[in-house]
Amino acid sequence: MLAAAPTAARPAARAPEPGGAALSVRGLTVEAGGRRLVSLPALDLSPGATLAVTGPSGAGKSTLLFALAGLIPASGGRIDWGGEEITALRGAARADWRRRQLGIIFQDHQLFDEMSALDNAALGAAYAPRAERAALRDGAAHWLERLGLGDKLAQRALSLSGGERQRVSIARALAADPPILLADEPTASLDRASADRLIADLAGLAGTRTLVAVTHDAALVARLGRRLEIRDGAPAGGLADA
Ligand SMILES: Nc1ncnc2c1ncn2[C@@H]1O[C@H](COP(=O)(O)OP(=O)(O)OP(=O)(O)O)[C@@H](O)[C@H]1O
Repeated sequence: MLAAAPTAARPAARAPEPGGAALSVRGLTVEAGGRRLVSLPALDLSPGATLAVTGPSGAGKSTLLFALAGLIPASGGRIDWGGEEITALRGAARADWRRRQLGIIFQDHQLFDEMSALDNAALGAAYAPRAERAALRDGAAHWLERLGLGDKLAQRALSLSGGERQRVSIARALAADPPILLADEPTASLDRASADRLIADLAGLAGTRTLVAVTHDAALVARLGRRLEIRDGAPAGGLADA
């Protein structure tokens, strides 16, 4: 899918550039409802690294992912992305950091059914400064094209297949060209063939973005560089090569 030829009217494929942001986690704990949900003593990733977070249902994988995204507050410890301590950011500063640095692929896609594929993928433009909106929309169209949805930009999300909706959510995560990509079970709603194409796309981002993906999919785990297994909220063993 990455090799899909762009048409003359659409943005040309950009050559991937080395990139990504380093991750450093120290003494992270996340608590809710009187329970400790996550306890991660240390985790380090270099820029452009790819990591699979695996483990049984209810282990705390999504909670960890959302903490890394700054969407769930840490109860203790610190998370640094690209040398910036995101656990020290509050409110608007944290939202601004997310907008500039992070793309998130949610398990349930989080699309608006009545909006087109392009409007969904370019949703971030609604929150971006006026000067950045056109570039963000171009980025959304570029990724939809590259993910094989170039002929469905105007189609309402309601009428897209599960795999197509997943790809719209990926285009949205990548539209602003963020150095960090976080994905929660990105292949869960796809058939095997679509999942394999998506895995090739995600693996193709290695070196250009730092990717952390929560997944049960052994084929995805095998294509990412490292693996962290979580059990009962804590790492079971260290960071392994996938
Ligand atoms: N806000 C919350 N308050 C209390 N408990 C929570 C909260 N959020 C999550 N949990 C609990 O934390 C545990 C870990 O949930 P989480 O969704 O992170 O697991 P997971 O490993 O991603 O599971 P799955 O693979 O099934 O998606 C679960 O027992 C869940 O019920």
